Amino acid sequence: MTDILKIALAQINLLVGDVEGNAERVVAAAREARDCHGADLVLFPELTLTGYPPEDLLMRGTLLQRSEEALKRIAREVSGIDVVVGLPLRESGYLHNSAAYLRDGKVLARYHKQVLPNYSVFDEKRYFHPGEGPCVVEVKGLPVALALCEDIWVSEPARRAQSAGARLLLSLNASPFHLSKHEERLAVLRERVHESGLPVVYLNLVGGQDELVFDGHSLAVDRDGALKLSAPAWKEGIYTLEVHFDRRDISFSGGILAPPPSPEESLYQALVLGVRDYVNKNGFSGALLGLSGGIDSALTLCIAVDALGAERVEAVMMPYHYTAGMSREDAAAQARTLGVSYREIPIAPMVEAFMNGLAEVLAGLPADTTEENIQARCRGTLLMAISNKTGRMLLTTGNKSEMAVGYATLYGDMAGGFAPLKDVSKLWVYRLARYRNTLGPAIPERVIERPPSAELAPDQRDEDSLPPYEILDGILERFVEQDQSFTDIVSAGFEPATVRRVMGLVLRSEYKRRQAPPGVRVTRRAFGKDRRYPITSGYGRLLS
Ligand SMILES: Nc1ncnc2c1ncn2[C@@H]1O[C@H](COP(=O)(O)OP(=O)(O)OC[C@H]2O[C@@H]([n+]3cccc(C(=O)O)c3)[C@H](O)[C@@H]2O)[C@@H](O)[C@H]1O
Ligand SMILES: Nc1ncnc2c1ncn2[C@@H]1O[C@H](COP(=O)(O)OP(=O)(O)OP(=O)(O)O)[C@@H](O)[C@H]1O
Ligand SMILES: NC(=O)CC[C@H](N)C(=O)O
Repeated sequence: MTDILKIALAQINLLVGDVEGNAERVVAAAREARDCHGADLVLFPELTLTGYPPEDLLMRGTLLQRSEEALKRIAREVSGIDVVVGLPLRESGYLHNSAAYLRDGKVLARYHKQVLPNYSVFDEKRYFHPGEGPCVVEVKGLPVALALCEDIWVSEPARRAQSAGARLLLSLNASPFHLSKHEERLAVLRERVHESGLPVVYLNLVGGQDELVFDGHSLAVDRDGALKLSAPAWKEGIYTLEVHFDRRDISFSGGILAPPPSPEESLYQALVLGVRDYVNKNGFSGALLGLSGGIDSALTLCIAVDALGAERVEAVMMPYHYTAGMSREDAAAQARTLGVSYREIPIAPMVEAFMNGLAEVLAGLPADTTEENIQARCRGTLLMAISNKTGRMLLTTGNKSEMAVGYATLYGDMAGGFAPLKDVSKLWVYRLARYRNTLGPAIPERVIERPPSAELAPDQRDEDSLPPYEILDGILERFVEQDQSFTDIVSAGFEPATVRRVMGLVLRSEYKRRQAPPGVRVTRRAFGKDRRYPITSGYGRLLS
C-alpha cells in the first residue's frame, strides 16, 4: 500500500537576532501549512530562530537562552503538524548549529550539523562544534534524516543517513546567492542523490542580511535525479510536496516548478531584495541618492524604487560648472518617469567657500584631484544632511570596477550607508540598466549610451584615467574573482603594463574599501568578508 506524506517548505524571511519575532513567524507559518495546505510536516531554514548568520551574537548567552525559550513556545503553540526548526543548541559544553524535530509539543530529536563551512563568507568553526552522526526520525512510517546546509555539499552525511536506515533527506539551508549558485546547488543535490540513493527535499532561506542575500529557490530532487519542486526565487511562500512511498518505492508529486529566472533577472532581484531588507530591517523611512545623469546612479535609483516604492525614495541633482546640460535633463527626466521626489542643489557656492578657505594651501599649485574631491565631498555632505533630517538612508552608487581600483572619493561619493552596486562590475551595470528598461520606461537611453564621466573636471571621461571597461573588467574578474596571477592574465591576452597598473591599483585601494559601506554580494568573490587583504603590505612592490 502506498502512503502519502505531505511536506511544507516554509521559504520565509527572518530577522537576525529577533528570536521572538522569528518564533512568531514559525508559529504562523506552521499553522498555515497545517490548516491551508494540509501538510504533515513543515521545514524551516537553517538557524531559523536566530536568523543567519548571527555572527558574534552567538557569543551572548542570552541569545541561546532566548532560542531555547522560543523552541518551547513553538512546541506549546503548534500541534497537529511536525515542525523542524533550526537553532543553536549547547550540549555537553559544546555549541552546535542544530535542528530540532518537534511533534505534539515535544522535541522528538535533535540534530547537529556535521560539516561546518569555514571559507568564503562562512565562519562557522569560530562558533560551532561539529555533530557526529545522522538523525533519523519516522514520520507516518517513513524514516527521514535531517541535514543542515553544508552537510549536503559533501558525501559523508548523506551516506551515514542512508546507512542509518533513512529513505529521504530533509535539508534545511541558509545558502547565500551568487550568480549561477542555483545551478551549482542542483548539481550538488543530484550528485548526493546519485551517491546515496536518497531523494532530497531542500529548503532555503529568503531575504537580505547585510552583505548576504538569500534567494530561496527551494528544490526537491527525486531518486532518479529529476527536479520535482523548484520554488520561486526571491519570494516568501509555503510550498508543498507530496511524498508517495511504500516498502520499496518513493516518489514526489505536486511540487511547484517555477520558471528559472534569467541571469539579469536574478541579479537585479538580488539587488532589489538586498536593498529592501537592509533599509527596512534597519528601520529607515526610505532612501536617497545623488542623481548625476550617469549610469551608476540611474541604475541605483531604479533598484531603490523597485525595492521601496517611489514615495520612499528621493533623488538630488547637485550641479557644478562641469555638469553637462544633458546630465541635468536626464536626471530630471528619470526622476519624473519613476515618480520620485527630485530637487536640485547647486554646489558652486560651497565649493567656492572651501576654495577660499584653502586659498593659502592651494596657492601656486596646479589643480588636481584635490579640487575634484572637494566637489564630491560637498555632495556627500549635503546628502548626509538630508539623510540626517529625513531619516532616509543614503545609498552610495559606486560599482565593483570603481571600488576595485579606488576610483571614488573618500567621504565624498563614498559617503552613505549601503552600496547596492558594490559587487556589480561596470559591464554588468550596463546589462542591468538595459534589462530594467525592458520592464518599462526607467532610464533615459542617452544615460546608457553616453561615455562614462565623473564630471569633476572639464570634458573628463573615465577612460582618461582608467582602461576601457571591457579591458578593466576582464582583468579584474581574473585577478579579484579568480585569483589569477599576473602571468595568467597576460597569457589571456591583456597588455602587461595595463595588467600591472590595474593589479597595483587594486592592491593600493584596500584602505578605501575598508571604509566603504557594505553592499549586496552577487558574485562568488565580493569585497568584504569574502576577500580580506591587508591594507599595509609590501606585496605589490614586485609589480612596479
Ligand atoms: N593606505 C592608506 N591608508 C589610509 N589612508 C590613505 C591611504 N592611502 C591614501 N590615503 C588617504 O586617502 C587620500 C586619497 O583618497 P581620496 O581623498 O578619496 O582621493 P583620491 O583617491 O586621490 O582621488 C579620488 C579619485 O577618484 C576619482 N573619482 C572620484 C569621484 C567619483 C568618481 C567616479 O567616477 O565615480 C571618481 C577621482 O577622479 C580620483 O581619481 C589620501 O590623500 C590620503 O589622505
Ligand atoms: N551632479 C551631480 N548631482 C548629483 N549627484 C552627483 C553628481 N555628480 C556626482 N554625483 C554623485 O556621485 C556619484 C559618483 O559620480 P559619477 O559621476 O562618477 O557616477 P555616475 O554619474 O553615477 O556614473 P558614471 O560613473 O557612469 O558617470 C554619482 O553616482 C552620484 O551619486
Ligand atoms: N550555511 C551553509 O552551510 C552554507 C554553505 C553552502 N555551501 C552554501 O552556500 O550553500
